Amino acid sequence: MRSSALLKQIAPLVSRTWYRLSSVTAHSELLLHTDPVLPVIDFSSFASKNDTNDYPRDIIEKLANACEHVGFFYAIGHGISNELLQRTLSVTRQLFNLDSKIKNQYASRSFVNSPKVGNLLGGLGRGYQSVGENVTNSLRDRHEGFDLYRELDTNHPARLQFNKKNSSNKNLPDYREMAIGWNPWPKEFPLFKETINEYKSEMLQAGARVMRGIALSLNLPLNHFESTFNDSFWVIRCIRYPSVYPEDMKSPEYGHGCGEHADYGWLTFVNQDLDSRNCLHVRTNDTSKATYVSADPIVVEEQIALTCNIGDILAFITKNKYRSTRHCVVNPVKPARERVSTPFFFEPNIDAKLRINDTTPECYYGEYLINKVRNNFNYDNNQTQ
Ligand SMILES: O=C(O)CCC(=O)C(=O)O
Ligand SMILES: [Fe+2]
Repeated sequence: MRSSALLKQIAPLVSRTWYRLSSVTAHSELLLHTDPVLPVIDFSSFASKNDTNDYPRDIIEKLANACEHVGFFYAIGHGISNELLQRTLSVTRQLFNLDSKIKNQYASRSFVNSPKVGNLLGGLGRGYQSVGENVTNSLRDRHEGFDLYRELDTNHPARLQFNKKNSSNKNLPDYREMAIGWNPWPKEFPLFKETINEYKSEMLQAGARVMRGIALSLNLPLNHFESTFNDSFWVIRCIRYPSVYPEDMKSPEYGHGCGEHADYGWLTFVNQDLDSRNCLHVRTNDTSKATYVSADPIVVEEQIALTCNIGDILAFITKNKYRSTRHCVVNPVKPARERVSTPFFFEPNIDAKLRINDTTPECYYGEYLINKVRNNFNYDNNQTQ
C-alpha cells in the first residue's frame, strides 16, 4: 500500500481500541497530534520460539493491520525493563557530554577508507558523528550520533570469507567493509560499552518476539524467520538532538534533527527520552502537503513502550504488503531540553538470504546494507563542530 493511503486508513481506525483519538495542533507546516495515535501491540505471547499453535488471534490481526496500514506501532510486552531503557539513555547523554576532543578521537569519518587508524580499530559507519555530518535529502541533519554495529568474532564465517586470500575474489558479495569492522568504544567511558552491550542483548530478544509475531501475521509459522535473524547484524544509533530556537530552524544548509526517510532495514525500535514531545514525526500521506502524527513516548501499565517501525527490506520481501513509513525527527524547541534516543535496528544476519516464498522477491542483506551505509554521509563537503 502506498503512503497516500495511510491517512485514509487512520481515520476509520481511531475509534478502535488501538488508536486514541488525538487532538491536532498546527505547528509550522506540520500537523501534529499531541497524543499518541499509533497502535499498541502486546508481544508477550511470542517470547518463546517453541510453536504452540495457540496464539491470540486478535493481537496477530492487530499487528497485521498495523504493518499493512501504518508501518509503525508501539510495542509492549517486549521484555525490557524500564530501568535498562532509562539507563541506556542516561549513558548516551553522558557520552555526548564528553569533551569534543575525546568524541572526535572515535569519529566514524576517520574509518571511511580504513578500518584501522593508528592503534584504534573501527569500521565503516561506526563511531562518532558530529552535528551536520549525517545528510538526508541533501540537507545536514541537526544531530550528533554514535553508531555501533554487530562485531563479528575473528573466526566468524562471514569475516573469514574476507581474509587476504579471498579479498580479491570478485564473486564475493561486497559487504566486506561492514563485516570486518569493530566498534571504536571510547576507553574514557567504559560504562558506555557495558550498558550498550546489555541493551543490545535485551533488544535482540525483543526483536525476536516482534519478528515471531510478524511471521504469524503473514500466516507463516512462528519461527519462519528465526534462521535469518539468529545471528542478527544489529545496529544501534545513539543520538543527541540539540534543542534550538524557532528562528534557527529554517536554514539553507541544515534540515531537521533527522530528515525525512524510511528505515532501510528490517525492524526499528526507538527508545527515546520520556519527556520528548512532538519530535518523532510519522508521515501519514505522500501528497505534496505532508502531514504527520507524532510518535511521542508512551507508558502502558507502568511499562515504557518501544516505538517500532517496519523497514524497507521487510516491505520489499512482502511486496509492499507491509509498509515502510517515512518519518523524521524535529529538534526540540527551547526551552525544552535536548533529546536523546537510542534506536535499535533489528537486522537479519549479514549473510542472510531473505525470502518469504517462491512468489515473493529475494534480497541478500549484506549487499543491500553496504550500499545504504555508503550513501548516508557527505564526506566531500565535511564540516565538524
Ligand atoms: O531518534 C529517533 O527517534 C529516530 C531516529 C531515526 O529515525 C533513525 O535513526 O532512523
Ligand atoms: Fe528512522
